[in-house]
Amino acid sequence: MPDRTVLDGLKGGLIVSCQANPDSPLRDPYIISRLALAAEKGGAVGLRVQGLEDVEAVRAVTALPIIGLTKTDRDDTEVYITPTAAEGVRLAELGAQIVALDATSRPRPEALAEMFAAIHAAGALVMGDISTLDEARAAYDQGADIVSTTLSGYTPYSRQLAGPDWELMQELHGAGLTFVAEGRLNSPADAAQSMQLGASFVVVGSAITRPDVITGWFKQALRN
Ligand SMILES: CC(=O)N[C@H](C=O)[C@@H](O)[C@H](O)[C@H](O)COP(=O)(O)O
Repeated sequence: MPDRTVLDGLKGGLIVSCQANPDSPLRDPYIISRLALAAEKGGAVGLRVQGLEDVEAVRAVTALPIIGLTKTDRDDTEVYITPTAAEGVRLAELGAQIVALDATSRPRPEALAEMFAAIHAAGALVMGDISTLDEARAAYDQGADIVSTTLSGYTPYSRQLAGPDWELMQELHGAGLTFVAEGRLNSPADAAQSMQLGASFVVVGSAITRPDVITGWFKQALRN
């Protein structure tokens, strides 16, 4: 059975997402493991890591809690964050204490409740990546341990914003639901604001670990 105290250790802290897209020059498990160590040195209390190879490489160099996920493109669904229980179970076996998966209401290959049960049986907690308040409620009803605002802006029916979805955070807090703030938190001020709005902890990715993306922000600013 999963260790629920992991979530207590993350409370109020910064989780750094260490991911590189397939076309990134940083797309290498060794490089991801070094990004993870740099995040740890900077004070991250946990890491969010994509892909079996990267989870294995990061687990080998740090004892920090890992939120593991896969990104799998499938023809039969729009859902790509850990779409199957088998992937979730494998992530748990490789040392992810928490498995993140798409918990949106979109059609999916496998039922959420069954995925949650399989991942729990493998010893990991489940983070439901959601895009709306209703999806957060449904995720908790079906057994999620925590939900994250990861997918706001990435489902066609959620708010499409350039920045963080503050309104969703307010809704979650207002409904008394524990939540993680994630998605387009592109500055320390955004991270702090998320905590003000009641987040349990925050996940920051691009602004810390994607220099190609950050370079684009600066380049764009110079054009204005
Ligand atoms: C939508 C989706 O697929 N999000 C992914 C989930 O793991 C990652 O690509 C993001 O980098 C992560 O959520 C952190 O967000 P940001 O990089 O904006 O700080």
